[in-house]
Amino acid sequence: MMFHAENPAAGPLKSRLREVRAEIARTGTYTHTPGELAFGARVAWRNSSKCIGRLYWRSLRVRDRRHVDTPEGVAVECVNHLRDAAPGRRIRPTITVFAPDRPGVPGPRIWNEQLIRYAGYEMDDGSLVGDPRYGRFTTMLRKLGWPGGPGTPFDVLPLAVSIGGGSPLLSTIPGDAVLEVPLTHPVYPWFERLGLRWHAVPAISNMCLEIGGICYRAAPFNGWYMGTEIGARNLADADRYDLLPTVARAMGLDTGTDRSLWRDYALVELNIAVLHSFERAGVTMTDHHTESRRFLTHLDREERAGRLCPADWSWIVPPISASATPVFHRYYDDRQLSPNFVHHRDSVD
Ligand code: HEM
Ligand SMILES: N=C(Nc1cccc(CNC[C@@H]2CCCN2)c1)c1cccs1
Repeated sequence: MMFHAENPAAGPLKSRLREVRAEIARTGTYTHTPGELAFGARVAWRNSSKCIGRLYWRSLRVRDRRHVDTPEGVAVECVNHLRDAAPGRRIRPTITVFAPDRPGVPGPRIWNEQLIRYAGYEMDDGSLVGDPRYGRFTTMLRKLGWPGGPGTPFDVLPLAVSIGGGSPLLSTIPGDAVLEVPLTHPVYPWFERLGLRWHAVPAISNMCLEIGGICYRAAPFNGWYMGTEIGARNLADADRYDLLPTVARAMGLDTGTDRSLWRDYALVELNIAVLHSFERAGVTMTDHHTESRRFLTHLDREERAGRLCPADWSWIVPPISASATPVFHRYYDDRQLSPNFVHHRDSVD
């Protein structure tokens, strides 16, 4: 009797395949068992070639919510996801899987890119308060009736959920479900006065979990942050919070010439502040040196297990101090494996 090589618990393969083929012939699709769904989600993470954090792929917690069939129910389960993923200050990699589309029965759609994102308020004078990446999304939500938050640069956006066509349900995430860290610097007292903060749980909600040809379009998943994502991209990119000139000026650097490397000094101090603040708050976060080492450990383990570990150098190598991390100094094989997490066909990034 043939058992699936990687997943002995799955039972005999031939009879399962016969069952699946019969279900597809009958209904045009098929339904994963809870075991297939959990293993498929873990292997999809293991196959995510842009992810540096895959060492712990076996520990992914899977919340099977395929029975939830109202937008209100989906919004409630997204909030429950955030509570489950960070019951305290420790963050646990978790995925919640909602129903896929079935012939004639569309599954839920989460319109947010991540469960927690900050609004970008486009003001009448052309300026923007908050995260510019979500300016258009925020304007769309306000046209759909969202009253907007207090108007700070860090107002958490509501969840937007729909099933089938039509406008989405907008649902505010309760504040006690949003773990946030105020940002301070270990040496510069003026840093706190910038009034910066960031949320602790990155939860991607706009990717499709593809397992055996089934696309779970609403399957939010979280890990924890690597500090550079906040310190080198979200707060530093010119088309995000664009804080390098602000930090450099406060440090008294010469921002008049690139050759003073003022951007580089500001980047490092911003990243030091992020790591220091999460450490002080006791909230899970990793640094890019530790995470690079862990990834190469993962790569080695996968090779020993006789598996190919796909990786995309341009995403694996951190956005600062690239060649100071071990992942920089080698090549990778970026083969597309399945199961995997993919961007929807119709969404353009
Ligand atoms: C546990 C801690 C984790 C860390 C530190 C981590 C770190 C990262 C980082 C830094 C990126 C690049 C993001 C960017 O540059 O915008 C990334 C990408 C990615 N991660 Fe992980 N990750 C973790 C867990 C997970 C989990 C649990 C999943 C899914 C179950 C996952 C799936 C992915 C995917 C699919 C991408 C590529 C996203 C895209 O193509 O846009 N990661 N990860
Ligand atoms: N630490 C994380 N970061 C992460 C992972 C995947 C995707 C993203 C968001 N990527 C899109 C941004 C926006 C432009 C370039 N990066 C962040 C995780 C998010 C969910 C699980 S781990």
